[in-house]
Amino acid sequence: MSLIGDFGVDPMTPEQFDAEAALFGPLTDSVRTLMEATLMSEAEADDVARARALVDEAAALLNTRRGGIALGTRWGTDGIRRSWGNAVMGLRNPVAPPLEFTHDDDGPSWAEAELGGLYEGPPGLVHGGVVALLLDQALGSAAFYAGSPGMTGTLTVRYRQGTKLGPVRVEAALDRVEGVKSFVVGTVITPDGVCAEAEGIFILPREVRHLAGELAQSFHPGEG
Ligand SMILES: CCCCCCCCCCCCCCCC(=O)SCCNC(=O)CCNC(=O)[C@H](O)C(C)(C)COP(=O)(O)OP(=O)(O)OC[C@H]1O[C@@H](n2cnc3c(N)ncnc32)[C@H](O)[C@@H]1OP(=O)(O)O
Repeated sequence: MSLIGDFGVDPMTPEQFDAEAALFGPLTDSVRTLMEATLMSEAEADDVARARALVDEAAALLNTRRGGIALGTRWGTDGIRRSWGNAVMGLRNPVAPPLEFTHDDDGPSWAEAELGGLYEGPPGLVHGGVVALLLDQALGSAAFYAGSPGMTGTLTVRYRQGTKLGPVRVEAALDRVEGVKSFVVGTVITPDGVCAEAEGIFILPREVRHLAGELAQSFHPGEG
């Protein structure tokens, strides 16, 4: 059985993905800019009302044709998995900072992002849940890169100091594999030093364990 078949949709060609990325990637960037502007605007009331009408019009346009409730993971004819809805790195998800991971054989997987006010928790600091979100993805991605992908079973985060809004680096590496469990460690670092440390246990659910090899081969940096 193929994972592609399991999803019940035809795989897309790389050309189709490229065309979609060219169309929707810039839209995602624009919406991200809009979200930031919505948060920080001090515009006059009339301008805010006009902006709202324009946003409503844009949403109505985009909703003239749409899919279900989420984008999901889609498969390419090249065997690569695209997770463009992913909340941390999804190409079509404006909520994603977005993070793009680099995977080196001789070091941890890492990504850098500029986290602005959209991710605030305590004043001037990144929300603790967002810190955990980034770590979850970084650790999961490192497990995937190491060839032992899985869902997060347990994620333990130790917050050592507040993570200031601004430049943030996330790193993760596979520590060890015990049976079906991958133990992964990671950190969130800012110019102030290490702000949070995490250990995660990633487990491929029993029902898809026989597809582990195929799933591992579907990995591509930057695709989630
Ligand atoms: C086709 C789709 C698949 C795609 C898969 C790859 C996705 C690739 C994404 C890339 C990067 C994503 C990064 C974000 C990742 C998320 O956000 S995932 C979303 C959050 N996590 C979830 O929703 C997981 C929900 N829980 C589950 O699905 C299942 O309970 C689990 C955790 C996968 C366990 O699966 P299971 O088949 O019930 O495992 P089971 O055979 O009972 O136990 C196996 C072993 O694990 C241990 N174990 C079970 N549960 C836990 C636990 N929670 N903690 C620690 N150990 C546990 C057992 O004790 C056992 O240990 P041993 O006896 O072997 O020593």
